Amino acid sequence: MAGVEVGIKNLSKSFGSSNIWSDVTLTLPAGEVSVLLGPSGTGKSVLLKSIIGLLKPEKGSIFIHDTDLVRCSESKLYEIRKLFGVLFQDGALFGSMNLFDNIAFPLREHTRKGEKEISDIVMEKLDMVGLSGAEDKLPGEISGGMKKRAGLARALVLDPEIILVDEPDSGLDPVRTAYLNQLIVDLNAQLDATILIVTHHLGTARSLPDNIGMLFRKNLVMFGPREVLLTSEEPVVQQFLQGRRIGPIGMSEEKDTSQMEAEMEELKKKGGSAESEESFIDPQLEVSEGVPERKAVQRRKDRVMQVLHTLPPKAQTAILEQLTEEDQERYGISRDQDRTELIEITRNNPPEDADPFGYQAMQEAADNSMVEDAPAGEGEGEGDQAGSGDPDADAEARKAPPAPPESDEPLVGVPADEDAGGTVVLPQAGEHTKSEDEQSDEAGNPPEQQQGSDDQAQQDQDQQDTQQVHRDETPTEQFQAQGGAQGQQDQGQQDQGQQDQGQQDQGQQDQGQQTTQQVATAGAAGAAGAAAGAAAASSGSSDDQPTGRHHWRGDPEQAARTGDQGVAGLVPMAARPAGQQQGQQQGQQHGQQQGQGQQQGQGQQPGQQRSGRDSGHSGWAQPNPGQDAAPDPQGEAAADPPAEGGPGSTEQTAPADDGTARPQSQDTGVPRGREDDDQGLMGGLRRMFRRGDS
Ligand SMILES: Nc1ncnc2c1ncn2[C@@H]1O[C@H](COP(=O)(O)OP(=O)(O)OP(=O)(O)O)[C@@H](O)[C@H]1O
Repeated sequence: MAGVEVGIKNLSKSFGSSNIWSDVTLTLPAGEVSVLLGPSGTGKSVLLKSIIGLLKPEKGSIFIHDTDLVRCSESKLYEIRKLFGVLFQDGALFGSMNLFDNIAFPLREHTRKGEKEISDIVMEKLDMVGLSGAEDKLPGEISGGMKKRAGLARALVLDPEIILVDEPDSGLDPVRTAYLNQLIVDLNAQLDATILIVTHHLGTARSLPDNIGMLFRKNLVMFGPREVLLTSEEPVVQQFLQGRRIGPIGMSEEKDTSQMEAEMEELKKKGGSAESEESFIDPQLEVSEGVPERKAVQRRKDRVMQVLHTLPPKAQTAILEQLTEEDQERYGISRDQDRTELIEITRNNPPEDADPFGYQAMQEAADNSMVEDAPAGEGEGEGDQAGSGDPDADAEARKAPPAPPESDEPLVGVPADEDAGGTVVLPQAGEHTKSEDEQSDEAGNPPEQQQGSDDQAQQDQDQQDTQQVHRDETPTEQFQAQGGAQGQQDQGQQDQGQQDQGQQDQGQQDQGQQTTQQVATAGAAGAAGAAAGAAAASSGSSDDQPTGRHHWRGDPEQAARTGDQGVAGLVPMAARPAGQQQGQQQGQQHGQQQGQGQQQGQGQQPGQQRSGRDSGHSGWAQPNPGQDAAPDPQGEAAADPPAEGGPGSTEQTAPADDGTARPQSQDTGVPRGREDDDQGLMGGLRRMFRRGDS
């Protein structure tokens, strides 16, 4: 098992007339840990729910494998949901069930596994999260930290490839938070799952993720490698990371510009500076002893080094400073090397594959699909070199090196914006209140009314097919055109058919009891969104959309002014064409590190270059989760206080359908959750997902 990439493009979500966010574009790189920050109410949870298909954005795409969740059929959505594990804020445990039954719930609901197998899986997951021995306890009998870990165990029970975690640290003390973060890192190492965490916790944001994003004023202001956000000079980012009062974020989510300017002015008068605290980068959490190394680490380094030249100078420096000697050798550079010299070397050695994760290809596919649906003549941009309809011309266009400026190549999830240059474009402050009517707009319609007409369903399917074709063709053609049959689309290596997990239910545990209504309606969202998706698709190219993101890319004009060209992307030495490895001497510190010649296209083919990285993907092991797990026995489980108030427990056991007996519940005198409430939640959950085949 390995994580899968999640590609989000131009996503917009409103409830009635209340816009939550617009034009959100990012890629969660496969198998990496990403964190989403943002002031309260900016729609982080809404984004999580959209990613799993619980909420339907009215515009944009969410690609997983080759499927656009916004437009796909309901049955496809159900299938894709099997890839997910979700831990919601409160763990969303059923109060009337002990931990064993809570964790077993998805397996019983969504698979046809026997009780013996279920028991084995549950015990394994309990062990992974350090809760062995707590299986008989009711949620009311355990601490907040244990609840989070039980929720995590339930999120893991169907072996998800994508794990979404909403505020894992809310309500936890710093020590428990540290344990939970360590657990997430260790799980990432063991599962190689793609993980997205929503958090307000600065320690978590600084130490846990590979990538960080931030929502503010209805837009994604940033998303990319952790070093970029952690060294950002963007006021809203600095304010958030430093937990300051002064800055764009106000008590009611955001301040208006005049108030913010007045505050800054006041601060300056007092001799202070809003940027008074130096940004710093905490070391990233490493896996616990005995846990296999995170495969994401090397993949991320390779990816980040390839886009290094597009990052702001501070982030470049931070990344270069973190390189080990081994890394320097791998990328053919020296830390002590004069930076200007390094830039000179690398400028002439642009990345062979400027789209290492096929993100640009994905965007093109989505755009092309929209163009095809648009009336003739619409959406044909000048830059649309590939996709002309002439296969030969298209192959040539894809073969051609990226047109200057090279730095226009998108980063992880940061599309190039022709107008933004290297500047920060923050969205304007604005109200986004929501009336009850607007809310019921989203949640009030029974599923059958949201199904849409047959025509809409057909349109939905057609769109899906079109996109499928593009997704299938574009990256493959691109890689082959670049010189090798070895080039493979990363996502293509994931085999959905291998899933033997039944249907995932964690996504349904939607903020506890309050969400039953939401859950019940969200199940119909697949078809309901078809019309919206079709409308979005036919509205023309997404290039028309206003953007409000901060783009980290080299600005050639600024570079000309400052003389700082940025550091061009670096591919691992071993993966470079022989001509580059043996090229001109650059007098580097390490004798074996030959300079990077300027010749392109000699020796090793680009397709072969990819294979170096691809091997990282294709070689994703499928470790036996738990086998190498090393949850700290002195960790939360040990530290959590024992359940109190329990007079002699009368454990009941019931024979399972395969004859094994397992504990069903425990009467400890602690009030258990109301079964009525649980029934309501379960009803919603069952409507949401169908029983799986396995
Ligand atoms: N189902 C819904 N119907 C209508 N409005 C909703 C719904 N779900 C969320 N909202 C609104 O969307 C906005 C964003 O909510 P969300 O919970 O995503 O914020 P958040 O950034 O996660 O906040 P916090 O950090 O406080 O958890 C809020 O104004 C909320 O009221």
